Amino acid sequence: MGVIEKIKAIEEEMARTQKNKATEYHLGLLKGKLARFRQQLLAEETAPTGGGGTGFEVAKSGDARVVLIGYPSVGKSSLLGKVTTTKSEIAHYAFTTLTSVPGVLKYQGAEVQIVDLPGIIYGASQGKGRGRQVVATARTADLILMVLDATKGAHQRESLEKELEAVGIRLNKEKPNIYYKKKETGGVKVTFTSPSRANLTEEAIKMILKDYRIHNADVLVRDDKCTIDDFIDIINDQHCNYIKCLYAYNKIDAVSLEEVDRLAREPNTVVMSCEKDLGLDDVVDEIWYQLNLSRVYTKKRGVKPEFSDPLVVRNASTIGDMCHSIHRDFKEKFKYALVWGSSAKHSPQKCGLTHKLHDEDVVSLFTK
Ligand SMILES: Nc1nc2c(ncn2[C@@H]2O[C@H](COP(=O)(O)OP(=O)(O)OP(=O)(O)O)[C@@H](O)[C@H]2O)c(=O)[nH]1
Repeated sequence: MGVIEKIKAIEEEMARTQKNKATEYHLGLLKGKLARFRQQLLAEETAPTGGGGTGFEVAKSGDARVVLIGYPSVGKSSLLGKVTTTKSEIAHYAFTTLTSVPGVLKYQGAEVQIVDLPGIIYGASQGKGRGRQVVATARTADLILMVLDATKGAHQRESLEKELEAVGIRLNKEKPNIYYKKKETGGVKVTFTSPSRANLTEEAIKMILKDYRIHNADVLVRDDKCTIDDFIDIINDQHCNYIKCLYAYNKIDAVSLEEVDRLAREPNTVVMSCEKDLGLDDVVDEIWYQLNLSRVYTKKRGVKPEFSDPLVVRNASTIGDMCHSIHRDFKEKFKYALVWGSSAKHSPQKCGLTHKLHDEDVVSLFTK
């Protein structure tokens, strides 16, 4: 029997076993076995000869990608089951999700891919288990949805944040406004546009660069709030990702109203109960809002717009950007556009490539 079968057998036995005082030890034993087999599986999959995590690498599809991160049993699978067209298995014990299950969230014609990662992120920074793979996938996200259990304390959020921080994922943070360029000659030149209000000094920058064995570089600090950490992020740019994060507290049915109220007031936070179907619409709206995308409907002359199949572009995109997303050469052929919707001064408005589009605008493109 292979490891996967063994795991399956234990899972089935656990699902059959009723949870009570008498079965406590037996269940504990099963859980122990399960954990061991899973570790074995993870070790196999992370080993260089193991062929990589099957079912783990998920091809990016749709208009944007949201990655779910959270501890086991916080309700990630339940959420996925509620808001996407893919159902994932739910069980009444920890460590259900072994492989990532992509689901598609349909938002008025736009398609957002939601990836549920194995609930194993801790230890990622030490390269433990599949944490590293989890992190690699998390890096590809347009938005991280951190699912938290409202009945648990603040430590779950803090430890996940710490773990992500340790692997170079910066949540809800802009890339520090520091210009940095390595050069061949000329020594290190440091300039501040205004005196630093943080701990970043010319001395500190030079010291760090020396430690990195960088002897020639131009540095321009454009923000007086930049810290040493920010500068280190900038020189390690290829390992740093600045990703938006939405915190979703699940299981609010199991805590007091006061607690729900307190959580809901935290920044970038939504509260929900997957079990009681509470707040799920708000979660979906907030995901869409945070992704910062607009739907643009194209319309052919004399025909009604195709409302079921929008073109999805970043907010504040121009008609030029839209043309580019249709085809990279389309701009060459562009003559003018007619725009209906909130970005148009009158309907329709004749516009050029620089016109900024709004969500749900309708556009007709005319070519030369
Ligand atoms: N009280 C309550 N329980 C919930 C809620 N949502 C999910 N649960 C329960 O929490 C447990 C775990 O749910 P899952 O959706 O499997 O959690 P998960 O985060 O996907 O777990 P892993 O797959 O282990 O990572 C199940 O027993 C659910 O019934 C909720 O809103 N309220």
